[in-house]
Amino acid sequence: MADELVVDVAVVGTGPGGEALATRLGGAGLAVAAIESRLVGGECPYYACVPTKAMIRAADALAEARWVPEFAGTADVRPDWGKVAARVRAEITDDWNDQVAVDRLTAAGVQVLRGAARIVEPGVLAVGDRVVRARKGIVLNPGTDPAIPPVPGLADTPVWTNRDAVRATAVPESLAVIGGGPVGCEFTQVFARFGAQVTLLQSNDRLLPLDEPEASALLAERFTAEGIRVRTGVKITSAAHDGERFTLEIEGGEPVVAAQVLVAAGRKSDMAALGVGAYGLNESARGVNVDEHMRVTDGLWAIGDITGKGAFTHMSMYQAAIAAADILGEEHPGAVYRAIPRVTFTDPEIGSVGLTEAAAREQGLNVRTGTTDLSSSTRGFLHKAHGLIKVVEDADRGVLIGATSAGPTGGEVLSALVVAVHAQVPVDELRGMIYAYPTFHRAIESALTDLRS
Ligand SMILES: Cc1cc2nc3c(=O)[nH]c(=O)nc-3n(C[C@H](O)[C@H](O)[C@H](O)COP(=O)(O)OP(=O)(O)OC[C@H]3O[C@@H](n4cnc5c(N)ncnc54)[C@H](O)[C@@H]3O)c2cc1C
Ligand SMILES: NC(=O)c1ccc[n+]([C@@H]2O[C@H](COP(=O)([O-])OP(=O)(O)OC[C@H]3O[C@@H](n4cnc5c(N)ncnc54)[C@H](O)[C@@H]3O)[C@@H](O)[C@H]2O)c1
Repeated sequence: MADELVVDVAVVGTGPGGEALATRLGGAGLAVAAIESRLVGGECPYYACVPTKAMIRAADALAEARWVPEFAGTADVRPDWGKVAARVRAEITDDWNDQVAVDRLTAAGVQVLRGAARIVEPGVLAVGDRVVRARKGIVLNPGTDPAIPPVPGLADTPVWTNRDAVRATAVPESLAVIGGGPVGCEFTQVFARFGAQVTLLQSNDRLLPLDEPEASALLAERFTAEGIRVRTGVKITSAAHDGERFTLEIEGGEPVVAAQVLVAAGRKSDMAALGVGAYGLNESARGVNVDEHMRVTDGLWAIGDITGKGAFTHMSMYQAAIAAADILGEEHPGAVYRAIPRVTFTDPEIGSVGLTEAAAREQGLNVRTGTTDLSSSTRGFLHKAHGLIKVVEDADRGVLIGATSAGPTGGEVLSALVVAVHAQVPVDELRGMIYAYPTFHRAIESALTDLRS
């Protein structure tokens, strides 16, 4: 007979949200099992946000030092990837060891099970030859995996995904990056700043297509100035590897030959492997639908990337807090998604919140936009910085419904705009504020002054 464990709540996958939710429920006295097939904490601390931002910190230090001749004298800068790889391994990921996270969960009273969980019937999971029964229900937080696009030959070559790139111990002399979303753009600049000749291949006609076109153009311009070859609107027709080099054939263009290929072409999920059909859900869907309390159906909650509300750690954590309150029967506000912030940590950093101009127009809103170039602000002039602030207003209500802040610390400057969109602060009120001189965020005032139909 299979080994059986009975708990109140079973958490399938411990991404940032799953870990936080299990900790909260365990701390509240529920019997909780957290089931993880890879590393407790999920993609973010081991393969995504945290190691990549450590790499970016290092690449930005190099870029900043390269300003010395412009402003301050001379500097002898010699990039050493060994320092980055050592920090990512030892300080950031503990050599891809999650024992500290497991101990944290255990200390909160949570039982951690290793293995892939599959729903066999409502409230019942199989984990290897163990059966887990969850009296109150199951929370899904399985995240996503890197998708390899269906380019003939590509899957047979030793490409990197983000999971390999964060483990790189050397910088390839040349790198082709497939995909110009946040993952592709962040890695592109890191490896280029450490000396790789990078070609960025983007199928869409612009980088970061979910952001404002002005931000895409700014980034492409910066990448090109740094010696990165940016090719947008490309179709890769085949891929091959001869044991040493990759060759990517491009429709109507020159092939790209590189020592390494990094695939950053989006994510995939597997609802069939999770067994969501046991709840009558579509197993060929990319995720599951949740209500404002993160409920999928009776006794089933979902949080994180698979809810399709934004693949960000802050979303996973936000949803975790709501699901935990719901499970504990606590009074809580439902999820509100009007002010989802997102930051791509390139230089310039691209921060945005809420709706883009195009998305707002598609909704039929009476839209006004205002834009300002950061270089026309005093701080931008002082720093010789490139960037922009763009605000999108619902003119009928007189509130901002979206904004972009691109530039040095663009993600930090964004915070004021997130408050404005979230709290629906009237634009007249924002115009009446005092913005410190000479800050980057003072450019928000100029963008507001520029609002027009
Ligand atoms: C390169 C990269 C950089 C990123 N940078 C940022 C950033 O700077 N900021 C940001 O906010 N977001 C960033 N993201 C996105 C962020 O990593 C995810 O949104 C975040 O990890 C939340 O995901 P999640 O909670 O859905 O689950 P995940 O973090 O994906 O974790 C899910 C866990 O569930 C486990 N699992 C899956 N199926 C099962 C199963 N059947 N049984 C048991 N366990 C299972 C998996 O092994 C995994 O550990 C980045 C992503 C990438 C790829
Ligand atoms: N800083 C952050 O918050 C951060 C950083 C990285 C990732 N993320 C999240 O992780 C998720 C995954 O990011 P991502 O960049 O992998 O995915 P994405 O889906 O955002 O972008 C993938 C890009 O690849 C391109 N593409 C797809 N197939 C291609 C092909 N065959 N050839 C060339 N280009 C192709 C697409 O045009 C698309 O722009 C995103 O939802 C993002 O929000 C967040």
